[in-house]
Amino acid sequence: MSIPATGSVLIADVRPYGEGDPVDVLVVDGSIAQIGADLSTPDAADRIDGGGAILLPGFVDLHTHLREPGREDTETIRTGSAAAALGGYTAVFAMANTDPVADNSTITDNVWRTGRDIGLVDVHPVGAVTVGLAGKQLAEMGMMAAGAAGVRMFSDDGKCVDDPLLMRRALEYAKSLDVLIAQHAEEPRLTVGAVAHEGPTAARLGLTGWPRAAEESIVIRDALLARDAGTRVHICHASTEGTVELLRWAREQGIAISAEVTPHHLLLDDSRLATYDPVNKVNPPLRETRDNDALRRALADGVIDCVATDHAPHAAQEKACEFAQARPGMLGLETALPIVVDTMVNPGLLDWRGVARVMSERPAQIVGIADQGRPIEVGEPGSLTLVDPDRSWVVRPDELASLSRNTPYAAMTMPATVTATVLRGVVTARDGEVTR
Ligand SMILES: NC(=O)N[C@@H](CC(=O)O)C(=O)O
Ligand SMILES: [Zn+2]
Ligand SMILES: [Zn+2]
Repeated sequence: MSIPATGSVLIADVRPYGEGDPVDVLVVDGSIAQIGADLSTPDAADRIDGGGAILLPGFVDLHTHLREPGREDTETIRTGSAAAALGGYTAVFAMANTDPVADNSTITDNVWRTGRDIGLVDVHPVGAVTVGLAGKQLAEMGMMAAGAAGVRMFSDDGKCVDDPLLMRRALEYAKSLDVLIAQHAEEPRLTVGAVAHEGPTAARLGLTGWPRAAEESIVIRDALLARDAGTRVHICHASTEGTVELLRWAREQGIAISAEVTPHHLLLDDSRLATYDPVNKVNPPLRETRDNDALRRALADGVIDCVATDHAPHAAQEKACEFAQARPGMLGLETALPIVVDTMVNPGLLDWRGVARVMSERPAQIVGIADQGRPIEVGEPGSLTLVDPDRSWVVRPDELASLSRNTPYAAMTMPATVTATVLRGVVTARDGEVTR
């Protein structure tokens, strides 16, 4: 195993967590060496002029689809890494629903090595819980955890581990390995043929509904299974008001349940479906305003731990068809931060410390990676993100680094910009371009 690249950079004129007067932050050989006024740039160190930008710990995405191996026409580890670096991410967790499925250490180690060689972001492969995502037989989680990638998170995302006995066994196995199971909470018997949130909009548009109970029944079931197994469980893409209430109850019981929310479930609702544009089709579906409101409040008060993108690239032909036939999923990496600013920071629900918590610190803690989501202090890793909170930009799908174009935000104005990303002292993105 070779050591990941480290570098040295002086990041001048930035405000850590958006607090206090601007300072300079010097990163030497991958770690923060000095924080102070008017530091000089050492020889061989890169330099970034922050221009008063906000400095945050590099973002960690617990939920990314990179499509390699198998669908390199829609995203590769390289293009997905570029999208991540441009979005301010220094680590991403690449879901296992590739082709072939990442259910063995040959694949998970390959994904990890490919990501490391590209060097734009730490690519942590997620291992499948069941062989082939088929929901019948547990995958060799121990082998994947013991491999070069050191897999720490397992998920059948895209599919729910719906058999309660198998989920129970998976949680017990995960406990002995000290790894995390992330559940795509969707009771499949309640979503047969479903393409949109079950409610007045789907009824009016003639679309088959995906009821809130399909998510909530699995959330509460898995909370109880985690309780009995004495272990933890993570809920992917929480999307309903009821899920928030169940998470709150489970936490009160002392159950070790964590949850993420996507930027699109914070911002968008099912009124967008009126055009029948499949760009708005996603799993779980866009829901109603009251769900958006409940998810925002839950993220602010910590009942939902973190933001995860569920970046899900799809080819044009998989979206240029009838709504019911289109693939579910939307891009997320390059637009996540500005949507969190729009839905959480600007309305006063989160300050920049809170943004660091939900986009970096909590996700790193949930999955247990020690070198990400750290405080901006001397001796800590130099994996950092610069944000200009006042520089707006317009989303042009053709200008995104992702290989796919399925963003629901085309032509929308984003209120803030990630201006640079630094991974262990190596500048990975700067002014909208990746550096390698
Ligand atoms: N979110 C989606 O709508 N799609 C994801 C799978 C998933 O996250 O369930 C995908 O892989 O395309
Ligand atoms: Zn999912
Ligand atoms: Zn997903």
